[in-house]
Amino acid sequence: MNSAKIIDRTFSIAPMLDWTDRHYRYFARIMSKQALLYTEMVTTGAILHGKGDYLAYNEEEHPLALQLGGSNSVELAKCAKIASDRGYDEINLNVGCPSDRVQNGRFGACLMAEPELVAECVDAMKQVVDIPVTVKTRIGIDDFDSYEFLTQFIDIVQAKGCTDFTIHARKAWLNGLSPKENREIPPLDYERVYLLKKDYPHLHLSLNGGINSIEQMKSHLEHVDGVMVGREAYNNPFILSQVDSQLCGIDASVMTRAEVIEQMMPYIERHLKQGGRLNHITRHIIGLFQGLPGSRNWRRYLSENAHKQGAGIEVIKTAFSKVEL
Ligand SMILES: Cc1cc2nc3c(=O)[nH]c(=O)nc-3n(C[C@H](O)[C@H](O)[C@H](O)COP(=O)(O)O)c2cc1C
Repeated sequence: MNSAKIIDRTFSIAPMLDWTDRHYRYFARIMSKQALLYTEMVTTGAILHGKGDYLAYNEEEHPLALQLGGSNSVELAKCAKIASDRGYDEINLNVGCPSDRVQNGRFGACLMAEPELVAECVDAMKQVVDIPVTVKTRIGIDDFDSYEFLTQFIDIVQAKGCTDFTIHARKAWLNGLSPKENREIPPLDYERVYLLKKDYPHLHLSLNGGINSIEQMKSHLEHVDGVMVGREAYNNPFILSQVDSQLCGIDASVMTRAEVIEQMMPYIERHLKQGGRLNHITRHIIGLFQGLPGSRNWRRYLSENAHKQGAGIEVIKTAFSKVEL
């Protein structure tokens, strides 16, 4: 079921292809009850014509937003309805991904140049669901990187009732840079997102890009409504254990890493019993001890053993015993 309570949008974990799958999301949820979790981008084609179930998730993951990739309003509306019926709490449209594959399908960041089409898509989805329909975008694309270009995009899309935007505070170069380079090379311009919030105080704006500490999150939250964190939440996941108390004002005690592992165990056992491989989960928890002296032993033991045929829960126990806390 869609969560009845209002979603806390102070902190979210970014959609990341191949990274924020349901195993990672389950793991993240153990450390933060408040974080809004995003799926990896799922294309309308995969949902409507694919063979697998691309919308499967664990109930514990709520609040959970589905990120859709597409630009056909009829197909997007169909997918939004399916997702809402499956209990997702939000639908997010990807207007930020610069990969070639995505551009060929005419969706992702290249849609920034077609704000009317984005507005039509948002409108079509909003017509068929009661949950929020939101947009994740960038501050610009290619040579269209003026503040006016960004505000024109926002104006046209908000006119169709979109009130929540996440802005990755760097533009995308659609030709010449790989998706990875497009997350690193174009410079971050936080001031532009702050200005957007000043000019559009009625919108809920989340800032994304390059955030890697709780202190930075707090500082951004003085200017915008929310922060979305991607790579740091994945590579150094234990940072999530501070989110509820430090950012969301929840009086929660911070759990230990040992407790996180303990809470993951029944989930991993269930996964193995259902025929799943251990490394499908361990790949996501490998950063848990990031920054601690024992981190290398943990990583190494998991990488060398979790992929082996028949690897079971004891691999995690042994890896943990090798960590010096
Ligand atoms: C491995 C990986 C996959 C990503 N996949 C998506 C995606 O599916 N949809 C999307 O909107 N952004 C995607 N992104 C971009 C992130 O959502 C985010 O905007 C970007 O990493 C900047 O945030 P960060 O500096 O906190 O990582 C991806 C990023 C990474 C590292």
